Amino acid sequence: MLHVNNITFSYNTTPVLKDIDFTVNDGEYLAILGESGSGKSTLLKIIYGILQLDKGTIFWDDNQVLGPDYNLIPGEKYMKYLSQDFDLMPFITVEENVSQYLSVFYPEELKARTEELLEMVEMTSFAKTKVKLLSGGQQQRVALARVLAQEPEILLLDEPFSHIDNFRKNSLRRRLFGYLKRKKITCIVATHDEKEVLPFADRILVVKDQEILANEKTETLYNNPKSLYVASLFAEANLLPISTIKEYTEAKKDIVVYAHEFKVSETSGIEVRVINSYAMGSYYLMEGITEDQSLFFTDSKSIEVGKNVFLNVSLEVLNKRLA
Ligand SMILES: Nc1ncnc2c1ncn2[C@@H]1O[C@H](COP(=O)(O)OP(=O)(O)OP(=O)(O)O)[C@@H](O)[C@H]1O
Repeated sequence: MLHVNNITFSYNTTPVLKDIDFTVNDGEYLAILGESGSGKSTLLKIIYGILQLDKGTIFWDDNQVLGPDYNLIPGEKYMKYLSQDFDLMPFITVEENVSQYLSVFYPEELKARTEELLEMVEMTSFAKTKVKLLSGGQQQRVALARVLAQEPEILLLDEPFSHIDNFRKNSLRRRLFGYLKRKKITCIVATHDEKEVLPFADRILVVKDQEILANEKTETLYNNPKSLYVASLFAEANLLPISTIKEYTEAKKDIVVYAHEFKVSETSGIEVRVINSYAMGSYYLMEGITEDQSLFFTDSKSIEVGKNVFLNVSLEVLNKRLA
């Protein structure tokens, strides 16, 4: 189990992270979400032990992670970190990069394991290619295989699919997160992409303004985001003021409504005039304005710009948010 105990860190005088406190269970996948600059990468680097804490401690079971002041060579044996710059050996082949940390005393095992990992990241056909000849996305896939070859107990990934095309991303995510669960590897991923969080992460940590804004099970946080900031990390969302919803419910606070939770009606509800319509593939995202705010909603059909329609929120959604 990972224990991050009340840590504070600053690069210069102002803290980037303040009094951060959480745990990660064995085999759990924790996603770190937050806007750009909120400190996600910094938090991973601290956990890996390459930045020196101002305050607090970090433990993996009984092992304390000591920072660079105490550890000349950063990194712990049981932990691997995949940063945004992949740390590959450019002049040797893909399979040599992946097998570099495997034992040469068991050549059969080394071969089988290298093949398994290359298959997992869909790079088998590039096994004999020198890394310097690969694209950014291909290099990122090799880097993933390389950190996994080292059989970490805990894996820290910083935007692991940032260079990978959509065509591959979905299958790669399923393979990777399936593999980590099967092998019971604890994993912490810093990301902007809800698609690698919602279907796979056990828990989400949201960081904002140096602090933890939320630390909850994925489904709980998605279903009941306490703020527009949190909801917007998952999907297009709106903050409906009490003044707008008090006709429908006994609400005592503004509530967050995802754009897809509005139902469009021709006759009653919150009246909006459509000012923008965006084709999103399987649905349309529309922006409408009331007298005093703009609201995003979706529908299976495009609604003409300039047209007035009415938006409704189901009681189920209202009750969920007001709970
Ligand atoms: N080496 C550094 N020296 C000084 N300040 C830094 C350094 N690295 C990051 N920062 C600052 O620390 C804050 C957090 O940066 P960090 O890279 O951890 O954010 P992030 O949430 O990972 O962002 P992104 O999503 O854009 O990768 C930012 O304000 C950034 O400017």
